[in-house]
Amino acid sequence: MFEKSTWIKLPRNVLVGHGVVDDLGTAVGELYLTGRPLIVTSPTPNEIAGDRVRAQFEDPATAVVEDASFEAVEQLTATAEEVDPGYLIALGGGKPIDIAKMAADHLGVGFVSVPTVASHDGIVSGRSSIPEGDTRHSVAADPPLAVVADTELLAEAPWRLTTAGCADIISNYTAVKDWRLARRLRNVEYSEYAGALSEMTAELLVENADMIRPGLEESSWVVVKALVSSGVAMSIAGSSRPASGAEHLISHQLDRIAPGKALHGHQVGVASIMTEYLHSGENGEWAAIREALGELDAPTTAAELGVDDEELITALTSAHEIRDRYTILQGGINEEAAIEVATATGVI
Ligand SMILES: NC(=O)C1=CN([C@@H]2O[C@H](COP(=O)(O)OP(=O)(O)OC[C@H]3O[C@@H](n4cnc5c(N)ncnc54)[C@H](OP(=O)(O)O)[C@@H]3O)[C@@H](O)[C@H]2O)C=CC1
Ligand SMILES: O=C(CO)COP(=O)(O)O
Ligand SMILES: [Zn+2]
Repeated sequence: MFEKSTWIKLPRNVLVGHGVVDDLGTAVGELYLTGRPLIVTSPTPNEIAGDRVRAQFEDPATAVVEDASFEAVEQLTATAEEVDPGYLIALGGGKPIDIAKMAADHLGVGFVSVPTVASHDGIVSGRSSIPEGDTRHSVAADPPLAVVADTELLAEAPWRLTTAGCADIISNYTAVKDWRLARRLRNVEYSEYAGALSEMTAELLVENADMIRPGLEESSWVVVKALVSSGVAMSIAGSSRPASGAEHLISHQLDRIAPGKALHGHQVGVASIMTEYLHSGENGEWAAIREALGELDAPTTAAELGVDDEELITALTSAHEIRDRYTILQGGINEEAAIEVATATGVI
């Protein structure tokens, strides 16, 4: 018996390729948007591609955001009320894209995502992740109307940001395991399509790992397609479940306990090695996850994250407290067991 309707919101156009930042105007034209654009960016992407973007529009306005915060969303909303844009263009990494995503939602306008780094799947998803004090809010918003990902720009971005994007995708393996566990034990709503797409995305990325090397445009292509696919899985699910399980809870805790030490993708990758061990034991797939991360130059230990062993153990033992999301960590893991899993997997 179907009691609910399903509303799947997806980007309408996804343009990936060499130099496509110069086709942004055409891609926007295809969306039949009206009014002037407000370009939301941060200093480095503005420097790298701001002029190329502005050159394609009549009378564009630009807002440069320095940090990801609710104040930044408010400030941007106030700027937008003065500018009266027809739509927003988010140019940059997760910071300007998250801010634009939330502001677009508040303003009731659409936005187009132009990622200049492939650092995590938030660049295409319908979720913003905004820090506030020592907590992090994962807020639902509409996904971009279009994604224009220039593989030339992405290939020139710092390699560690790309490896973080890869690790965010690899963490889909354990996110889906947590989601299935929650279905079995708590009867949470589960989508076979979203779960399968998310897993397949991680598998394809790992299969193509030898193609993913610094400075190679083909690498950016593979990674950005995986990020789009992961974003689509979240859109189908109507939640971040296909791409965010216990490994994300641990990473969110690390953001509180050891802020600014490591990138989101790198944290979820290392956490994924441990949650896989918790799911499947010593003969499970945790070593394969560790190997795949290592092959992609992503960290596999607390030390490589720049995080103290104690900080990692505290994040593990407290991760279950931060969100009402059933995972393998439901009810918590005690310190002794946390040290055991972190040691057995070589994370500490
Ligand atoms: N929505 C979601 O699901 C998720 C959102 N997030 C959020 O995303 C943010 C982190 O994402 P991230 O992408 O790392 O954030 P940033 O937007 O901060 O980008 C990372 C760094 O790369 C710089 N940069 C951007 N493009 C280029 C380029 N082409 N070449 C060289 N440098 C470049 C930025 O410069 P500058 O400092 O000038 O901006 C910044 O220093 C956080 O705010 C986090 O909360 C994280 C995970 C998931
Ligand atoms: O990072 C995400 C998926 O990769 C989003 O997850 P959250 O919903 O936990 O913020
Ligand atoms: Zn993530």
